[in-house]
Amino acid sequence: MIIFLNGTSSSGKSSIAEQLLRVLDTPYFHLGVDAFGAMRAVERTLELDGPAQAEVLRRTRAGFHRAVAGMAQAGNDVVVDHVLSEPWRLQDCLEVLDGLDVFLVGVHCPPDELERRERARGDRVPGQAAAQLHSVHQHGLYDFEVDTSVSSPRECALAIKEFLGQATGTRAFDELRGRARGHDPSTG
Ligand SMILES: Nc1ncnc2c1ncn2[C@@H]1O[C@H](COP(=O)(O)OP(=O)(O)OP(=O)(O)O)[C@@H](O)[C@H]1O
Repeated sequence: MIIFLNGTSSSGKSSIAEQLLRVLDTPYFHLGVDAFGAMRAVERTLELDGPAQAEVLRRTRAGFHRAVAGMAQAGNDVVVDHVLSEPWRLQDCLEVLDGLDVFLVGVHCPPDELERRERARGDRVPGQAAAQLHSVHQHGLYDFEVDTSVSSPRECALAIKEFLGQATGTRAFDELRGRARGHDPSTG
């Protein structure tokens, strides 16, 4: 099982992932895109010119998607924490995670609260998260959605757990993959 949290920076994905690992009944792993970026050599990356840096970042994300697939294919349950801010990231996940059970969760937070959190964190540029809102949720389809401006991370985690236990039918990932390939998955 892959519980895939998608939301802007500061929307509350990591906080929910942390709570999910506490409330879920089996030992899930939390794999976050930020943690993968943090594994890279910072100084060697900064020495590169713009296009070379962009390529390193793209490869980091592509590698992250394949690491998630590898963990799940080995039988591990995973909570993914990602920012689908470019169309290729979702398309790549749809391909790489084909055959795996993905439960896609939209993590929402309104712009004013995002900006308040960015100011409180101090290491973010205020307004950057809100600027991602459109692109991150552009595909417009989820298995479940939470609003972190009205629910605590624990409440969101408990709601996800409850809905996951009841969810049946076609997953958003299968529907989105079908759309990308130009056919309806419910008709095979
Ligand atoms: N449900 C919530 N209610 C209030 N504050 C929250 C909530 N969830 C997270 N926060 C606060 O918002 C900030 C960002 O949270 P978190 O690191 O979980 O977000 P994120 O989406 O993983 O961010 P990033 O992608 O930038 O790492 C933290 O200061 C956290 O305490």
